[in-house]
Amino acid sequence: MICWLWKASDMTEPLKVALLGCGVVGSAVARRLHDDARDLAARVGAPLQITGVAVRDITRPRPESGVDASLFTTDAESLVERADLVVELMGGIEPARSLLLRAIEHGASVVTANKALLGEDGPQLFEAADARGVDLSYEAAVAGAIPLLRPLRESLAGDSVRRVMGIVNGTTNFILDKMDRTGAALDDVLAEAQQLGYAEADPTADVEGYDARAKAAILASLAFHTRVATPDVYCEGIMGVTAEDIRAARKIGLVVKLLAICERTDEGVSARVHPTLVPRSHPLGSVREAFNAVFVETELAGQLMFYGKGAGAEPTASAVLGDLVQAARHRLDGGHGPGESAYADLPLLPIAQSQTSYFVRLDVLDRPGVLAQVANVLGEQGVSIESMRQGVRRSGDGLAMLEIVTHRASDAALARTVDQLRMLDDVHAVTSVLRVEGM
Ligand SMILES: NC(=O)C1=CN([C@@H]2O[C@H](COP(=O)(O)OP(=O)(O)OC[C@H]3O[C@@H](n4cnc5c(N)ncnc54)[C@H](OP(=O)(O)O)[C@@H]3O)[C@@H](O)[C@H]2O)C=CC1
Ligand SMILES: N[C@@H](CC=O)C(=O)O
Repeated sequence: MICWLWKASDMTEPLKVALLGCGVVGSAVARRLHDDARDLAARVGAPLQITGVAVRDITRPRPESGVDASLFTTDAESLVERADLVVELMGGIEPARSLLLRAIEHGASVVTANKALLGEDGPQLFEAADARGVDLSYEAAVAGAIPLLRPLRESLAGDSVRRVMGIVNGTTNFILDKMDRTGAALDDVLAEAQQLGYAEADPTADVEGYDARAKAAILASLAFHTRVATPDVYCEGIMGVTAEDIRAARKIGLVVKLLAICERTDEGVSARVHPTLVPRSHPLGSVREAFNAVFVETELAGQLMFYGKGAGAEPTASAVLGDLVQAARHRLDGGHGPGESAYADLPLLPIAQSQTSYFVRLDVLDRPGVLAQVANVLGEQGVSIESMRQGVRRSGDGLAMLEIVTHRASDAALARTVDQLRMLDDVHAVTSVLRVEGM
């Protein structure tokens, strides 16, 4: 039997919690607030009482949430004005932004999982929260259940983060991993991901990289104490990744992952999202199914790896509830967490300046001298070759496949190289250009 070191008489008045949204994540949060009320009250020092739940459709039964039907409302505005703590799990930009600003204005601390909103309007929200002296917490917005943002904000506050590189979208990792293991085409695996509920009916935000781009903006802002907004992040999704790319990568010990890469150099900061080849032996190379993993490199701590579930009702609820307990504790002790409105304004580097290795695959005429011609173009553009391999000659068409892995080169130099290669008579087609990291 558990003996708590507190008595009911020690407890202060309940803290009023307004829940905005009762969908996948919201209903899991509500269920825990209901089922674990006693434990959570002990951890906070006061009960957390749901005073209302804003949804679009109040007629829909939601027994899974454990919320009394009388608490559902469509009047989210009045709800946030009466709350001590507001948990926003509606998603989207509006009305989430206005409701959070209104909650802050009325002195409530707020918790959100809304990466789309933070990537677009984070600074406005942080400034409002700092000015009002309340918490704005968002651990669930990047990599779901994984405690990642708090370590970046607090544990590493005295260190200097140089690089954050990770798999922050579970749907695309599921798709790429399945393609890698089965050799299937992207379209077939995407259909399966939708059937399994990983990808939305409209999977655009996942497969086009937009979800990862918003997360990269949040990570870069936090890691480098600067402002990076979603449009500042270079973004390529996975729709162009072919079964042939994956097969060719596999042959040379590499695997394709959609990575968010945030870097700080002496010149400034960069953030990018794109399909990336990583060695299978790299910690990110072995991340399977819909899991997330983020690799952080700092000056003092060195390399750190964060791994776990990046989405789903209960994993995401874990991060939301952690923020809620923390904000509730601050509420009781009269303080608030570290503010985020005081940023450096570091220069944002364009993608053309980013440096990485590349994998380039070409169909070339299978005749003497073609390798030399190709190597010559790379040499002229200052792109150094790490390995060059001619694949098996294909039957009948007189073409051979040529696969090149370069040393690190700038995006601009690689783009010029590819343009030049396309102009060679003996190059039939450039069939693939993928960035390589972690070699
Ligand atoms: N699902 C996941 O695994 C993860 C989600 N997130 C983030 O968490 C947030 C919530 O996601 P999720 O639970 O999946 O979303 P859902 O679509 O499942 O739920 C959204 C909820 O918000 C309500 N809602 C939406 N718009 C309004 C509105 N204008 N007024 C009132 N209520 C509204 C909906 O009401 P109704 O039910 O009546 O339609 C629904 O209850 C998003 O920001 C998402 O990006 C973050 C990490 C992982
Ligand atoms: N669609 C996202 C959900 C969590 O943010 C993903 O697949 O990771």
